[in-house]
Amino acid sequence: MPSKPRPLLNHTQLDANQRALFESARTSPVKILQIGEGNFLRGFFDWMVHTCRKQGLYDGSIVVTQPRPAGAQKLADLRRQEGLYTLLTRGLEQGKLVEQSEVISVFSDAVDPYATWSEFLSLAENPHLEVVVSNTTEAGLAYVPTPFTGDQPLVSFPARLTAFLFRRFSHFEGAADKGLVLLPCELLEHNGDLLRTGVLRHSADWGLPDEFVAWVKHHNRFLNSLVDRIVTGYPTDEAAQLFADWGYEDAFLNTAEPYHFWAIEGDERLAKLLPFQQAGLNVHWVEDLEPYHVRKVRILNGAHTLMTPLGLLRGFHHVREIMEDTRLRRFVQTAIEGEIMPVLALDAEELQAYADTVFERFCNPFIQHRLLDIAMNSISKFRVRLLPSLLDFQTKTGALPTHIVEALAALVRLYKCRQTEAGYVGARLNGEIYPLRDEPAVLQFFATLWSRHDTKEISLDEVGVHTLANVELWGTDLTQVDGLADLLGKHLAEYQ
Ligand SMILES: NC(=O)c1ccc[n+]([C@@H]2O[C@H](COP(=O)([O-])OP(=O)(O)OC[C@H]3O[C@@H](n4cnc5c(N)ncnc54)[C@H](O)[C@@H]3O)[C@@H](O)[C@H]2O)c1
Ligand SMILES: O=P(O)(O)OC[C@@H](O)[C@@H](O)[C@H](O)[C@H](O)CO
Repeated sequence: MPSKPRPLLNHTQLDANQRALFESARTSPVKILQIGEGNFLRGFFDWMVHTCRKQGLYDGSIVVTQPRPAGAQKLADLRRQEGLYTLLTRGLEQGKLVEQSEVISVFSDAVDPYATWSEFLSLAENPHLEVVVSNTTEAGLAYVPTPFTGDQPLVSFPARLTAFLFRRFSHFEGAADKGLVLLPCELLEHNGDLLRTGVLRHSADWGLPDEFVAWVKHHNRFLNSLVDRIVTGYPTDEAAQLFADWGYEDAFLNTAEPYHFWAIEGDERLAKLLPFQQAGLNVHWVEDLEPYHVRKVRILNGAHTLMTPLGLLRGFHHVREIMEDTRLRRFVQTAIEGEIMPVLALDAEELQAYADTVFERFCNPFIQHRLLDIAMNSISKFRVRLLPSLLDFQTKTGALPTHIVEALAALVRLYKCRQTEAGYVGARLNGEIYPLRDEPAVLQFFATLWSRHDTKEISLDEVGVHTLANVELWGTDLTQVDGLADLLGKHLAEYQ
């Protein structure tokens, strides 16, 4: 017999304490604007705000908006759940098993900037607003020249934020105390500075007044920060059982490891605004983010980006399967210890300790970290997370890091794709089809390149050379790196 449909998570399923938190979130002043409804912010930032609220340390609420027009349905679904969702935190913490599920209630509203642009802009007139937090992936933080039309929604995040800040400036007549704290969580070095530069560029493009530019510069703080937590989203394989246990369905069910770390470049006065440390969270206000950033992005994210195309092509679906495959695990470990760590100007013992923790986290038996999720926007990820290691290794040793180059070949092969009605797709070595998610221009480039190879217009070596020569992808012409085109071609041939 088909099982009885269960209700969607909503406040009627909450116990008395949860319901009090829910009601207070709905009625508390909106102090935070969140750009991004994705898994990460919900498993990290929103959980932190919820933790503070539970302890009575924070009395603000969050309005969430989706970064892209395509997110409209997700936002509508979130509204149907009254902004509520469940976070499942599982794994080992200091050797102890942690397993906790918690309904998070921090959202007082969900606003679609594309459907209701004027409602979105009017959020800027809220005197209580203090913080704008974002996660739009590396691609979303990029500056994209955008005309300002005034009444049309802007798709570029920095452009949208500029319009938002201009509305705030105009409404409060440039009041110094109405500046905001901007906290981008995108994994880019100097993420705060990048966002600030983007806002200032749009302001210049649009000819916005000098007084506004001065207000942005002096009364808004764009903080650089580095986030670290593995958040794996909806647990497809387990969801049905969990919903049967809980008696409700939750389209926003999210999973995360217990480990969390956030280093924010800024002074501790900001801790008053966001009392995360006071709530016992592993959040640090630091003077210099650089060492934390380099260590994490090059080792943890570098390892993810390195292993993902190799694993996907071989038919794996999750990080842990790669960790359980002796050959691939050794491959990843050798790349980290032999090619990534040796070129980092950081304490070798500390690096080793960090790398060991990262391996432990990758092996977390409760975390199903999908390779296809990590694969999203892999080209820009390679550029930021692995290419610097490749180039530094060559500069330092005069040789090429063979494992990283092999992973680059797998990445180029992973992007052997074609356009279908459902988007761009590629095929694993066993023929299984997978979707590819990246910028349209990137996918178009690879689809055209590989189709020219399929029709024998260009050789496999030329696929490699054209890829390396594409400055849009890498920021530089990689055919100039001694020996790289030859080695890439050799590894590409292994996929023939
Ligand atoms: N999931 C994690 O473990 C984790 C940990 C640390 C950092 N991050 C950061 O999170 C990002 C991935 O987010 P997620 O895990 O929440 O995935 P997700 O797919 O749930 O959410 C991605 C979000 O980014 C938006 N987005 C995607 N491409 C965009 C683009 N081109 N322009 C604007 N917005 C865009 C989506 O609309 C969505 O809101 C990473 O790029 C990284 O910066 C994730
Ligand atoms: O989140 P992404 O897509 O930028 O990168 C995939 C993973 O490398 C990333 O999510 C890590 O798990 C995370 O950065 C750990 O803090």
